[in-house]
Amino acid sequence: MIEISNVTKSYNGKTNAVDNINLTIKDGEIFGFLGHNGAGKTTTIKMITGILNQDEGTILLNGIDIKKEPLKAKKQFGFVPDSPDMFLKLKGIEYLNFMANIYEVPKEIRKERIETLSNRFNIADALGDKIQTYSHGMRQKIVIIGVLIHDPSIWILDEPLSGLDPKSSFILKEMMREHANAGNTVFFSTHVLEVAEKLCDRIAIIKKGKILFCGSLDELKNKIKENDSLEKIFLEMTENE
Ligand SMILES: Nc1ncnc2c1ncn2[C@@H]1O[C@H](COP(=O)(O)OP(=O)(O)OP(=O)(O)O)[C@@H](O)[C@H]1O
Repeated sequence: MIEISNVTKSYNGKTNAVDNINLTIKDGEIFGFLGHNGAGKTTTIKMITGILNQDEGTILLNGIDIKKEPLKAKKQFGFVPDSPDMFLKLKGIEYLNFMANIYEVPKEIRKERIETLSNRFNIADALGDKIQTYSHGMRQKIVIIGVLIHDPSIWILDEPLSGLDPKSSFILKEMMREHANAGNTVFFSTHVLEVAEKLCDRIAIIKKGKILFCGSLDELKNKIKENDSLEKIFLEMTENE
């Protein structure tokens, strides 16, 4: 579970990039975080993951305060950032072992997870190659596998489907659903409205740092008395505010 209470962040001390937001992402749900460029999605995700400190408010991950107990809180989640261009000099397998070492995943368990995940994402044959030789989609996949290697209960993904081929995108969506159905939390940001429409149990729409809406798609549709696509609703909601 992720609990965000009265969280505010300003970069310049004048305007708030995130403005007093409240969100609870429950166990067992896939939660989509939607907003236009500059709306405040990445800033929010950076605060949830402890990369940035909020100015005000609290963020709890499975009940643990990310600001007060960062190490303990960081063990609760796996974070897939929007740019997968990291550790390029390492071979895929070296990166995965590095991640497994950080999270102290026992040897037998990591071997099994690496095999299962790399086969599922069809990247097993490339694990001996350096990440710098990988395509964008392959880099995305290796980062996802690295994040999942310690089997975190909370998944946080920033624009996770961009760059993935349709098959890998399908597999990741399937894994997100399985993870949520097993009673875990999946939180991801997206611009791809159709993805949110198909995948999410609930969504939040953020604009200029404020939450415009939080709830299920049915609630959204009822609320604005529209039965059209989420894209239309989304555009209307963001334009009318
Ligand atoms: N490091 C920074 N320094 C100053 N301002 C920033 C910084 N990062 C973001 N901002 C500003 O904070 C606001 C929210 O940006 P943020 O990156 O959180 O939005 P976003 O919804 O993730 O957008 P995108 O979809 O483009 O990634 C924007 O006005 C942005 O210009």
